[in-house]
Amino acid sequence: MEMKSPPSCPKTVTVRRNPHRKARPTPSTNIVLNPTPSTNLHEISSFPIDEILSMQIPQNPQNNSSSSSSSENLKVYLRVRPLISAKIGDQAFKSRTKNVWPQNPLKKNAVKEKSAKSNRGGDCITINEPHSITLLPPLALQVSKRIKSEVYQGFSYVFSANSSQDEVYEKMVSPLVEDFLKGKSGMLAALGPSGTGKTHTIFGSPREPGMVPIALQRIFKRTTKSCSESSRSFYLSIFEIYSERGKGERMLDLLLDRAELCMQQSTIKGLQEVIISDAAQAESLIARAMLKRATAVTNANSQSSRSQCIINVRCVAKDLDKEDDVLVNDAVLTIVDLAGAEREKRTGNQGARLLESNFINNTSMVFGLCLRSLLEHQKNPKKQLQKHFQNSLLTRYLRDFLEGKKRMTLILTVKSGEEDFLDTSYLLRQASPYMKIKFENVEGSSNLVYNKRQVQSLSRIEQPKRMKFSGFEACSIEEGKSTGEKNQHAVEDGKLDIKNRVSVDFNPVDLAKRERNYQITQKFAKAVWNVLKQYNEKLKVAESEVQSLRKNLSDEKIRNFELEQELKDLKSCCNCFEGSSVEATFAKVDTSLECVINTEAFESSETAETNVEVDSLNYEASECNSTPKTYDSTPRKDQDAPSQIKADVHSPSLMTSEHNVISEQCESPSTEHQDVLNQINVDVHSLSLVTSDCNTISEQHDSPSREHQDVFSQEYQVAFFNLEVVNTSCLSVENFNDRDCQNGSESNTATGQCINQTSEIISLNNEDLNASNYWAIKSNPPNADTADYVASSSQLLSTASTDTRSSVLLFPSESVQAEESPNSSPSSIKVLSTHDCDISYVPKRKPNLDASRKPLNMEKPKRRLLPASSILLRDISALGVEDETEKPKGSRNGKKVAVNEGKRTQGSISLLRLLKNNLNI
Ligand SMILES: Nc1ncnc2c1ncn2[C@@H]1O[C@H](COP(=O)(O)OP(=O)(O)OP(=O)(O)O)[C@@H](O)[C@H]1O
Repeated sequence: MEMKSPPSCPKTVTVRRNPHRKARPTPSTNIVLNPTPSTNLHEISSFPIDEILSMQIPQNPQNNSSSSSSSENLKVYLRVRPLISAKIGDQAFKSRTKNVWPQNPLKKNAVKEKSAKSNRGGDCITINEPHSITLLPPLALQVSKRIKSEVYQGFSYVFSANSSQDEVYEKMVSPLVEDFLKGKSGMLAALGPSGTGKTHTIFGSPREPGMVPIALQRIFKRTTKSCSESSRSFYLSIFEIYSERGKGERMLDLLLDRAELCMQQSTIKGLQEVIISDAAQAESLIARAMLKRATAVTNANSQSSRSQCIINVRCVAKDLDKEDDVLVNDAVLTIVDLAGAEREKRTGNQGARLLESNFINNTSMVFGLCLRSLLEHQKNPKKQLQKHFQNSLLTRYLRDFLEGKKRMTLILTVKSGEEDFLDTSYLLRQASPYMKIKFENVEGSSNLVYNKRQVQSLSRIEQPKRMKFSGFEACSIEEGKSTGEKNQHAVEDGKLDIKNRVSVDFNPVDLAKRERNYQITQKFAKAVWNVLKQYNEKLKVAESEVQSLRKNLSDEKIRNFELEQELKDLKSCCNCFEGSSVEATFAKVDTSLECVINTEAFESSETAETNVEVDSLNYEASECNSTPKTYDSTPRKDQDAPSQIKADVHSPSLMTSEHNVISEQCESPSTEHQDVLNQINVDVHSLSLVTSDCNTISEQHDSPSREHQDVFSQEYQVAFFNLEVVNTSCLSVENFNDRDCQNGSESNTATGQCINQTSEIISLNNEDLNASNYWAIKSNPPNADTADYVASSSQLLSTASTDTRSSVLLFPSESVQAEESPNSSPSSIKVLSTHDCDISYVPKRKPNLDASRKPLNMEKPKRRLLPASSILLRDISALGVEDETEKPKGSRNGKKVAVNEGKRTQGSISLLRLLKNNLNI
């Protein structure tokens, strides 16, 4: 069988005032119950024995109540009013009925029955000893409400029903009066339900004088004996706090025909003080004042007090009391007869009397709260006094007493009848110093359990903690909000048992504050809840967005992966079909940039002979991997002073601008020269534009066209190399003009030849450039510049070579040089081979450049990518064969070049010489 581990013990233990009524298990049963498996011992927290032991349990007030009370400013006495015999009760009842207004016959009969029961010997108060009593609930309440017996302790003294007025005075008032005579102020206050003997105790009757007359007699008797009359003066003042019809508190001077008074900071303004010389005078004044006091006849009391009556006897010492050697100075003895709390059912009050009852009950409740606070404070000084005194004039006036600053003696008056049980219990819970509750039957005194102290109801009042009320308790609280009387009604009706009756004792002000705090807290919680709900919704939306974004991201990744795969496939296909052509392209570019231009040193400054030799192009595929950025002019072994020409092919703009500057420097060219130069400018400018376009296109082009872009990049580098040659040609033309124009007309021929060569070179260069431009146009929509360039280039391409395989090598030819005219610049260009270069990438057809205005509609041209240098050199050799101006385009061939090469060597040499000079700068 599987054993469940018992719940862990709480760290704090709440001691219930009324524990469960189930019979306590016997010790043996206790051991058997809740067997704890040894295996689960470690899961059970240790019993907080230390915490329990550390709790401060009040000591037994029986042992030290007298001594402790004597040292405090608050003393609490209890006096039990004697039960009235049946005979006396009947007479009393008859006498009361005359004064009670109006009487309900039903209530009248009920009172008769209750009086008869109480007179038959029902007694709820048992005096255990002089300082404690036991309050026994009626049998009906014990059965129906399960009310337990209550033990109240800590009284300074408990006066039994048989106690006399003198006894009460001697034990209770005499110390107060003695202190008064010694100059120490004090107060005596009677508190208790209506008809319990407060007024009787304070004022008494002619046969049984109360505390006031006795005190006055003692005061003046002692004064007369001890000192002269002139040494002390006593002043008497009497006033009452009354609420007419419950509208508001008023202070009335009972010595001045109920003159209205007002209070300013615990002092009453306008209060009449009458100096008293003896006890008789004082008693007379008091008697007349009592006649002015508001009283009424109720079912509970034939002469019920309806106001709080305060009597002040002030002692003024004229000089030092020599006999007692004490300083007597303005001591005040205050005696207060409070109006007793009353219940409607018992008083039968209606109308104005009922309103008076509300005022009386409220005042009694406030006073009881102040008293409760003071008692708690005396037991535990850490507890702060509650400011309940502000809620009534009475407590405001008695503030110093209720705060413990002055000495106060309190006499609680109770009746011992069974019908008075609830009233007595209510009063004692408010004002008794200590309280015990019996959990067993009345006789079982051995099972008394101490509660820490007092009435928990009042503790709850002073500690405004949230409480969870049941419906019935809530109703009781609502009743408590209205008046204290209604609370008592609830008690009277037996709707509350003793355990729960505490709930009716809440101060309405506290309850209102609690209710307000509860409302605020509830609304705040709702607001927080709404905000959390909104955030939750936003969070859900955000999560959905995140999920969608993640999904999109995954899709994009998949798509990207597919594209990469496709790209790889395309690359692999291109490598298969065009790999050799691409390699050839690189080889072409490489070799074109590695072409060597050897120049021979000038033998003389006037007629420098330049032999330009261009090594055969090296088309080895192994050299394609190197990226040529410079092309060196290595000296040949047969050259005396070769000069190296290095040019950066990656500075097209610089070269272009240089070319433009050079072109502008041609100041006086002939018309033909000027046309050619202009054309060169136009072409070069177009080339610049194309170059820039190519750069842009290269950046913007997608990956699938990168192959073409690479090829194009290589080609435009070649084109710029050709441009460099063009630039040098321009320089040659310029220098040639400057120099040869002075020598005569012969040089004009050479100049024209040179220009023709230059034009041809440019035409050939533009062929390559145009071919490269085609790729740019193919990759990017044409713009105006590109179209213009293509148009202009197409005109020049009329002389484009259609050779599919070409390779040229320029070198200085001594034999040709010897055939040159001495007047002309010796130069020769010899075509060594036109088919040395083997380019595997051979376009099938040449693109129709005239239709290049619509490049987008064109298919990818399958042109032959020829090294620009080879074309350049080939055409240069062609220029040497035949004059461009004399022979039609397209008539160039190898044979004609061989025939006419001697006529063009002079311009070529000048061109190269000027090129060298320009580069040396
Ligand atoms: N100890 C007592 N011995 C004999 N009679 C008493 C005693 N206490 C009170 N009585 C009588 O009980 C009746 C009511 O007493 P008393 O008027 O003093 O009550 P109370 O507490 O002042 O009532 P209330 O608050 O309504 O003024 C009086 O007639 C009084 O004589």
